[in-house]
Amino acid sequence: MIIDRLYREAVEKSPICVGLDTKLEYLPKYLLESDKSIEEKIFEFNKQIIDNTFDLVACYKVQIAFYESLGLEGLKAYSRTLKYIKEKGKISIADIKRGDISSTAEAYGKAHFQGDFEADFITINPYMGIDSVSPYFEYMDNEEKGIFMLIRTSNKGSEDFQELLIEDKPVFMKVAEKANKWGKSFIGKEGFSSLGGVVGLTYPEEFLQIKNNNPNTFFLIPGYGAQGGKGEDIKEIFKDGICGVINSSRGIITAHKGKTEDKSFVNFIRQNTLNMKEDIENWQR
Ligand SMILES: O=C(O)c1cc(=O)[nH]c(=O)n1[C@@H]1O[C@H](COP(=O)(O)O)[C@@H](O)[C@H]1O
Repeated sequence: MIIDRLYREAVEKSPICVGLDTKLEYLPKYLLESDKSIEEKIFEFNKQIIDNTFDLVACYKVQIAFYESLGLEGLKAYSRTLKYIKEKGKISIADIKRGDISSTAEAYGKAHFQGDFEADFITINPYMGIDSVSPYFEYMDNEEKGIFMLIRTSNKGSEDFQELLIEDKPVFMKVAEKANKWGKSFIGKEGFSSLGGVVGLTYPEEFLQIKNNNPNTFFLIPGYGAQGGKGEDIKEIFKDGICGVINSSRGIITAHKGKTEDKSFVNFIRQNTLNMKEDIENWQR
């Protein structure tokens, strides 16, 4: 099962998920000012990052908005990036945060679990309820795919709705209960479900509460680095072992900014990945 593969990658390499939230302004000048097309430039930047980090990390998360914002060339680079991740034997998470229902969700499944934009995992917003989540189950049963549904997001505005109380419990705990329940049919050999949850590292105490109630949920954990999350914040959460992958996007892919504009940019990216690995490992023990 895909979740078993992700878990093993996290244990064997590190629980790092590199976020390929690629913007043109992140490209070093040698690439940005070359006569390549936008598609080529964006893909080349991602490829260099993947080639120089794949031995250190569990997976890559590709946030589709950055590619959509560059139009069709951006989407071609998105598609090629997903294919390249697969070619390298690595796992991809398509951060698409889809939230529609029934036949539309079925179309999203087709769009992102097969064809040009095929990924191993996608992110889902479950606000519309079970019919915004269940259309993906057939891919989890049959095609070795998985989803991460938003439970407690890393941003400040997550307090607006996710903290509201229902029957004395915050909404995010109610959503976590659903993730636990809906995920029961997809539990792999390692004890984790292919229906995972997104919980930000920026609220470590609440994360611990969620984790203790969801023993089979594997987490996608954003918020490290640029949003202030640190290795220390994972200490209690990973106390009994790895139960998720920690994403860093800007913290890794902009490591070279202000330092170099040539091909050596990847050295800075690799170094920041190594620093993050060390920071997490220090608190894992
Ligand atoms: O689903 C996500 O990945 C996500 C959920 C969340 O609660 N917070 C969050 O920041 N993200 C994503 O994680 C990435 C964080 O990027 P950095 O802050 O640059 O590391 C972005 O792609 C966000 O869209």
